[in-house]
Amino acid sequence: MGVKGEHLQIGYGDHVVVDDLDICISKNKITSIIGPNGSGKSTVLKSLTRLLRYQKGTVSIDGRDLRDFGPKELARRVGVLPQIHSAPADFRVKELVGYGRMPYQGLFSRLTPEDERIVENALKATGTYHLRDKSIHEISGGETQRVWIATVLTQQPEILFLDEPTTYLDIGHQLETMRMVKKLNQETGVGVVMVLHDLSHALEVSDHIVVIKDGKKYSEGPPCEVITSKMLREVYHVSGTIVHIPGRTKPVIAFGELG
Ligand SMILES: Nc1ncnc2c1ncn2[C@@H]1O[C@H](COP(=O)(O)OP(=O)(O)OP(=O)(O)O)[C@@H](O)[C@H]1O
Repeated sequence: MGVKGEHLQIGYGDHVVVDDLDICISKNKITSIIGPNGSGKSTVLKSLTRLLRYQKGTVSIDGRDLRDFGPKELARRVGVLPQIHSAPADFRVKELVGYGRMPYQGLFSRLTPEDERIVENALKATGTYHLRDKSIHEISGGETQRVWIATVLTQQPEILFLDEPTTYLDIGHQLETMRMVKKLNQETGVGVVMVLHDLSHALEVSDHIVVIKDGKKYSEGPPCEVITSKMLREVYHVSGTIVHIPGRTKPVIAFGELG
């Protein structure tokens, strides 16, 4: 399975933000979308998940137009974690995570024992099982982010779409979230598409990177081919060197000194 967007033109009203974009996303892989502020990353993610209507072009899953999917079927195939999310104050963690089962339920039906098992597995996979009886407002920012990822996981989607999953997290929780995403991808085979700002994270966890600049695709490919000094200069207007450190499998980015 894959998501393919062909010659997309996406925008808000008459304002075209992304033009003529071609993007191909594969199942089982981690794809990161990177680019400067306002370049159109979230807009692309929203159109790939039908949160935003595209003006021209097609988005298809397994060759089938996204517009042909009913909401429940779409929710079973793609799970979306938007940049901003909120839950009512009186929700307990396990209730929120249980909501991920909605695409599989009838009107007014309760969680089945099988649903409960899936919720429990999602809580365990995201390291939030011990928080299950806490109110969603009693837990930290990093824990909240993991709980939201658990909620999306209970949908058992084929592809997870995460918009800046490490925003507001300290470095420890950022790395923990990235590690968890990688582990989920490796252990469950779920495909992941993430908008990321941190290029080091993108370099470290992605199989494939798409660079967006001014609403157009600048480049795409394996991390080491895409994250280069030239790209940093042309897309982000910063100087940086890609450094290989003995003992590390992936290189790191050394940005120019601030002065
Ligand atoms: N709801 C909206 N209505 C109108 N214009 C919008 C809306 N959301 C975003 N835009 C505009 O679309 C452009 C791309 O925004 P988008 O959020 O996709 O960028 P981004 O690359 O994700 O940025 P960031 O890194 O800052 O989150 C920006 O110029 C933004 O102002």
